[in-house]
Amino acid sequence: MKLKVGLLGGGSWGTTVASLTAKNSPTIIWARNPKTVQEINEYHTNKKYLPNAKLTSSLKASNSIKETVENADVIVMGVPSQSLRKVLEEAKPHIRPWVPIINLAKGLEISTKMRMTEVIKEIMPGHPTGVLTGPNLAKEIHFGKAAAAVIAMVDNTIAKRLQSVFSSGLFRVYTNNDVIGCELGGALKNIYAIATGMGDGANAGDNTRSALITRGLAELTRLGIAMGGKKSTFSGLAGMGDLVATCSSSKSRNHHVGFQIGQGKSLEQIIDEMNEVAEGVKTTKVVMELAKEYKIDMPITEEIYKVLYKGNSVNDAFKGLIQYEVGSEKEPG
Ligand SMILES: NC(=O)C1=CN([C@@H]2O[C@H](COP(=O)(O)OP(=O)(O)OC[C@H]3O[C@@H](n4cnc5c(N)ncnc54)[C@H](O)[C@@H]3O)[C@@H](O)[C@H]2O)C=CC1
Ligand SMILES: O=C(CO)COP(=O)(O)O
Repeated sequence: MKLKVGLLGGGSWGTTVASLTAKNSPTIIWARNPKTVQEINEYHTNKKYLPNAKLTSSLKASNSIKETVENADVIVMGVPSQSLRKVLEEAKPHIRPWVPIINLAKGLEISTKMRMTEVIKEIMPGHPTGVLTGPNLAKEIHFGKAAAAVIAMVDNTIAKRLQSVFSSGLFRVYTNNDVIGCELGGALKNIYAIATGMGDGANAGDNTRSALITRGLAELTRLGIAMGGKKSTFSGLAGMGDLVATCSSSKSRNHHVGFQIGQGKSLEQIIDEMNEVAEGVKTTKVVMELAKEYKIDMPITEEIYKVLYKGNSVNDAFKGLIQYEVGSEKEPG
């Protein structure tokens, strides 16, 4: 039996994932903009977010949350982190009991510091929840480039069943039961993508980028483990894999934000000029609070926070980082 998919969110990643699942399963995508819905149904494109991409022709779009979720066997949340709660609350009355709910967003809720599957569990107790994550830049996947991802759920039987819904020849989906680690890997790497973007924008060099990625991995692993993630997850696709892809790609929106800051633009101006989300800007704020709460040293996050929110320059951040005492590789700093 083919599972029916209802996906909420018509941006670049939501549309990409819906186009992938439509190859395997009947899929409806909900977008709030009626023009997007019409464009997907009539022309099989979503040019605002995915210029030049052709979507799977069987993908159906809807303006109605009810129509999208009422018959779905799996719900996929494709809206940014700060909107997930509101959209899921709207969908809740129409979702059938026990249907799994899978998150695509890579961020933390700013008002509660919760991971997305925690938010889902709070709104929809009893539903199996999970996350699809990994090094998956939407714009590459659409043009038929191979990629690997992870579906993380506590229940391995459900994860295995969903593996075949999301997988296609060039999109290889592995399972993992460490939901906390996978979700934190995806959210935290965006901070370091801003950091490497800043370095690249300021022409700091390849060695600096590599140092930021490696020390970033150490930093996110420290917090991730303290919050309940498994060490091995952070060296897998959801951790190091996504960190490397995002930190070294000009296709990443978070890297783009950092790059523009490195070139001297203000955050306000950059955000104003973007029509897509860069989750790392808000995640940095939440992670600063979590670092204090869990008493974890996170020097890179702290310097990025000061640039984004305290008026520090990229040069201040660089100076701040090199002033840290260099100890053993296993220690902070
Ligand atoms: N684009 C990518 O390559 C990838 C993105 N992600 C994650 O997926 C999540 C979604 O990102 P994208 O689709 O890329 O973002 P996007 O910026 O391309 O699109 C976001 C979409 O959500 C919609 N939206 C925002 N708030 C809404 C609300 N309150 N109600 C209804 N719709 C709302 C917007 O209208 C837009 O269609 C983010 O958390 C991102 O980190 C994850 C993997 C890859
Ligand atoms: O998560 C992503 C790739 O795995 C997308 O990163 P950006 O949101 O920075 O574009």
